[in-house]
Formats: sequence, structure tokens, C-alpha cells
Amino acid sequence: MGDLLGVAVLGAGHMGADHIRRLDRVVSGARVVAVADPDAERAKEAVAAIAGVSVHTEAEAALAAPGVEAVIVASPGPAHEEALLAAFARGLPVLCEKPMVPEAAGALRVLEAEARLGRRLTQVGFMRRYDEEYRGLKALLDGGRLGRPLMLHCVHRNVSSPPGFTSAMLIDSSVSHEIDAARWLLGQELTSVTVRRPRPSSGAPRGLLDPQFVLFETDGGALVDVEVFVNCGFGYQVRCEAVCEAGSARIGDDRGVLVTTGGGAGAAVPQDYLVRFADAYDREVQAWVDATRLGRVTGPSVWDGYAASVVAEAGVRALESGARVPVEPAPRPDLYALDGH
Ligand SMILES: NC(=O)c1ccc[n+]([C@@H]2O[C@H](COP(=O)([O-])OP(=O)(O)OC[C@H]3O[C@@H](n4cnc5c(N)ncnc54)[C@H](O)[C@@H]3O)[C@@H](O)[C@H]2O)c1
Ligand SMILES: O[C@H]1[C@H](O)[C@@H](O)[C@H](O)[C@@H](O)[C@H]1O
Repeated sequence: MGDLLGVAVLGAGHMGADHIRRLDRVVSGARVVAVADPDAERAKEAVAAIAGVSVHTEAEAALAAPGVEAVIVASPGPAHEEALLAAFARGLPVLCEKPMVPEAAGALRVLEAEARLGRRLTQVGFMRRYDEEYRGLKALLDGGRLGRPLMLHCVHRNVSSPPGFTSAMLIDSSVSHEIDAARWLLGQELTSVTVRRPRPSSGAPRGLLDPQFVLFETDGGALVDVEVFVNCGFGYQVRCEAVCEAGSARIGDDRGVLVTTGGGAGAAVPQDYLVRFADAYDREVQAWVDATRLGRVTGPSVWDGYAASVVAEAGVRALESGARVPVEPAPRPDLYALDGH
């Protein structure tokens, strides 16, 4: 390995371009050496300010480019399985954006492939684990001062959904964050899902079931509810309140600068994830670079990515059927046995 970890970035859209900027200007210890996007113009634009980056339209060509030692996968979810398997074939460490693989069968193939290698290569991009507020809540719950957690009440609102966003994606893309956060915060597995929904908002694209109300049960006897509303129109809001036997704790209130003027008072609400979770992405990518340079893999694992996909797939079936759907994961491979949440 050179002085700087050579990274290939697959996908140069919203997240890929932001990770490229982050590797170039924010994170230490790494440099972008290759980028791939079927949209060559987009790829070129994302690396326009960086010297010496090879630009490709095929992911495989970027992985094979000179100087590539590690990969960030930021293509759309359905392209992740192929990208991960190609990285594994080359023994390259990966930071893979969520959802690791949207469908449980594909996620299982990735889990089995990494388990066959016998060593972890992948960190999954559940960046909330790197957010200061989430970390504070986790430390509080782990410390035990509030007693046993009984319920998590979660809110996940986006201003608007991107083109092509489906009713299933409210669960397997958006709520995948709450699925991972709940497993991690509680140290429990989610065992069933029920989905209810009001009449769709007139602000949602025609046919999109938005918002939805998702209810999970856990193997520790807790309940987790999530309001997911991806065309709320007014702001990017992610909240979580833990209600425990001896107290409650809440994160995600919009607590920017309080401005009072003209007979009213208020704080600005972030408009997207790149603002709300900017620090979390920075810490996530820095942690990945630091661990990779030491030959280690930390953070959310392929098992966590698989677990989220199995729960989300049960959630999509619950949305379609209206029934309570049990979550039935495959056994956990030994490779992830010591993998605490
Ligand atoms: N962690 C987060 O908060 C967060 C936020 C947004 C998106 N994401 C995730 O990041 C990923 C990308 O989302 P986005 O919003 O940047 O999407 P996007 O549509 O803005 O960009 C995706 C890019 O990937 C390219 N692409 C398509 N197929 C490809 C392939 N096989 N190989 C390489 N590139 C390919 C597309 O041309 C496009 O430029 C998704 O998995 C999404 O769920 C995560
Ligand atoms: O892909 C994005 C991303 O994961 C955001 O963090 C989430 O808020 C959105 O709902 C989702 O569409």
C-alpha cells in the first residue's frame, strides 16, 4: 500500500460524488484513483477537480485500474451484489452504501460469499452509527441509567423522493436505516413487521404509498415504530425516542439557532441527508479508511446488511398483505459470531 489508500468509487451520483469530494478534501489517508459510472459525463464531472483519476463506464474496469486497493460502492442498490462479488474476487476491502442488497436472496449470496472467504472485507454504509446523537443515545441505553428499553418511536421524513422511488423502497431503502439503528441501539433482533398506512399524501407522486407506519417486534420484547414519509415537503427530519422503564431519551429535534423575528420564533430545518448527516458520513468514511489501512474491518458488517434486508423484505410483504409478517433469517455464519451490534 502506498502512503495513501487508493480507492475506486463505483457510482458518481448523489452519494458517490459526495464520497469522492469527502475522500479528496475531508478524509485523511486515502485518495480517489478510479471512478465508474455508466453515465461517463457524470463520472468525469465528479472527479473534474482531482488529478490522475481514471474514468470508466464499467465497474469491473475501475476495480482493475492501477492503484486500486479498496472500493466504495455507491451505485443503486440493485447493482450492489455484482459489485460486492467482483470486489471479493479481487480481495478488495469495500465500503458499500445501504441497502447492502435490497433483496434478501441476493444479500444471502453476498453473506455466503464473504463467509466462504473466511474474512470480513465489507463495511456497510449505515452511517447513523457514526452520528453523534445516535452514539449518545446508544451510550445512554448501554449504560443502563434509563432501565430496560420498552419502545423506540422513530420518524423518518424526506422533503421529496427521487424519480423511480417505489412504495417498497420506503421500507427497503429508507426504513433500512431504522432497522439497522434499532438492532444496534437495542442489541436485539427484529422478529416481525406490520405496516399500516393512511390515505397517501396528495404531495406524493401518483401511486406511491407515502407515508407509511411500520411496527416491529423484537426478540427482547420491545416495540419499534417508524413513521416514514418521503414526500413531506417541509424538511429532512430523522428522530428517535427511546422509552425505557426509568426514563426516556430523544434525538433528532431540530435544534439549530433559534431565531425570533416578526412575531415568530424558529430554527432552520435541514433539507436533505447530506446536511443532516454530514458529520456522520465524514466519520464513517474516515473510520473505514483508518481500519482498511490497518488491514482491519470495523463497523456494520455483511451480517448487519443481510439482517436489514431480511427484515425489510418481510416489511414489504407486510405492506402488500396487511398482515403481521414474521422475520425468518438464515443462520448466522461463524465469521460474524463475535460481531456485537
Ligand atoms: N447513506 C445514506 O444516507 C444514503 C443517501 C443517499 C443514497 N444512499 C445510497 O447510495 C446509493 C446511491 O444512491 P444515490 O442517491 O447516489 O443514487 P443516484 O441515482 O444519484 O446515483 C447512482 C449512480 O450510479 C450509477 N450507476 C448505475 N448503475 C451502476 C453500476 N452498475 N456501476 C456503477 N455505477 C452505476 C448511475 O448512473 C448514477 O450516476 C444507493 O444505494 C442509495 O440507497 C445512501
Ligand atoms: O437513499 C436515501 C438515504 O438512505 C437517506 O438517508 C434516506 O433518508 C432516504 O429516505 C433514502 O431514500
